[in-house]
Amino acid sequence: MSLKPLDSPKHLDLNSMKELPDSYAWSTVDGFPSSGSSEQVPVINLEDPNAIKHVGHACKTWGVFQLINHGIPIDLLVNMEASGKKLFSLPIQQKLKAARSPDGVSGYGVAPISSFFPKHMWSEGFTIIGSPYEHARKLWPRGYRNFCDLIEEYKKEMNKLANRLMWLILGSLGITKGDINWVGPSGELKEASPALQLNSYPACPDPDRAMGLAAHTDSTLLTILHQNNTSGLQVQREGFGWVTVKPIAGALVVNVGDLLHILSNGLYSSVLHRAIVNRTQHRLSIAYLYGPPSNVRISPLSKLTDNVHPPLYRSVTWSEYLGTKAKHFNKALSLVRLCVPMNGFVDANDHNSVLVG
Ligand SMILES: C=C1C[C@]23C[C@H]1CC[C@H]2[C@@]12CCC[C@@](C)(C(=O)O1)[C@H]2[C@@H]3C(=O)O
Ligand SMILES: O=C(O)CCC(=O)C(=O)O
Ligand SMILES: [Fe+2]
Repeated sequence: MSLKPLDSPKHLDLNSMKELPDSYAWSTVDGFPSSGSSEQVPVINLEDPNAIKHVGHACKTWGVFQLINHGIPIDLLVNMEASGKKLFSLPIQQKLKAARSPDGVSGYGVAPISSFFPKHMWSEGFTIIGSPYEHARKLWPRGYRNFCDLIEEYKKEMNKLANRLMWLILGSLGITKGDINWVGPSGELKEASPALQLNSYPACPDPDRAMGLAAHTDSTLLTILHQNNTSGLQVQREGFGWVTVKPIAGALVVNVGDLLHILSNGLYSSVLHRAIVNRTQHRLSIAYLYGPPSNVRISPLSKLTDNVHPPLYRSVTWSEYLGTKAKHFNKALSLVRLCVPMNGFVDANDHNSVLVG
């Protein structure tokens, strides 16, 4: 993604700004951060024998929940948070050495969705896909090793948790191992190629007019997010507006992404969310973006469709969908939606047309 002229390195150094430049001031039209509702996102205890029921209900009604007793060692979360903090507090010149290349996804820079908005977001990000080695070496020519080891450990633990959560979520829909064709030998969902997104939101001189990360849904099956103790994440709930996800020490936020929306034939909707900023506190979040193996075609599970409930989406691979998202952003999901006319034919507008019933 190319940097616009406004994105000079000087402007990326949010930490040194004493007032909000006009290019960072959002108006109502741009999606100005309005005040939130006092509703609460469900908190689910993974050790609860009824967790499956609660997870199903949360996915159906909210598309997001907070998870406690998830089994991720607290030390690992603390260490990740410390590493993220260390990374973003490097001098801007150093961070720019690991800048995302114009045609790449990994590396340091503005939020990948920035190009779709007329104003800049009050945040900086670091995206990791595959090995962090190349970029970490540029940030810390001598000390990259610890960072790389930590990232690998985090990905390993998050993958186990994501897998466990996926089976719980699929289980809540009545889906079992035989219904999914990307299951490995020991019953695990085959290794996806996950992404890690570290987000930093410096304290902001004019938080009421700034946007940390604009409203979006994740393209994933699910996302597992660790936020530090500063609030800022908001999710949209129909009928309630924007609801703040209150930080709970040690809890993780799990949200439904677009691919799970497709897989569940819309039974579990991906949740619209955004991050706002505040005047005094630096905020950090670490998102583990979990998807299926990149070449697997994801389509509504046949167990969830019949004559009355025809498939609402055509099949896509994760990489195809990421491409659509990168090009069309919030129109991506509707672009893979099939139109279902009364005669029972599904018109995909392309060669993927499917006959129903
Ligand atoms: C594997 C992914 C998923 C990406 C793109 C790529 C790497 C970074 C992810 C995010 C992270 C921030 C929000 C989002 C919307 C963005 O702009 O970059 C995400 C996007 C998606 O979920 O579509
Ligand atoms: O910072 C947050 O809480 C949200 C981050 C997010 O939505 C993302 O990285 O996809
Ligand atoms: Fe997100």
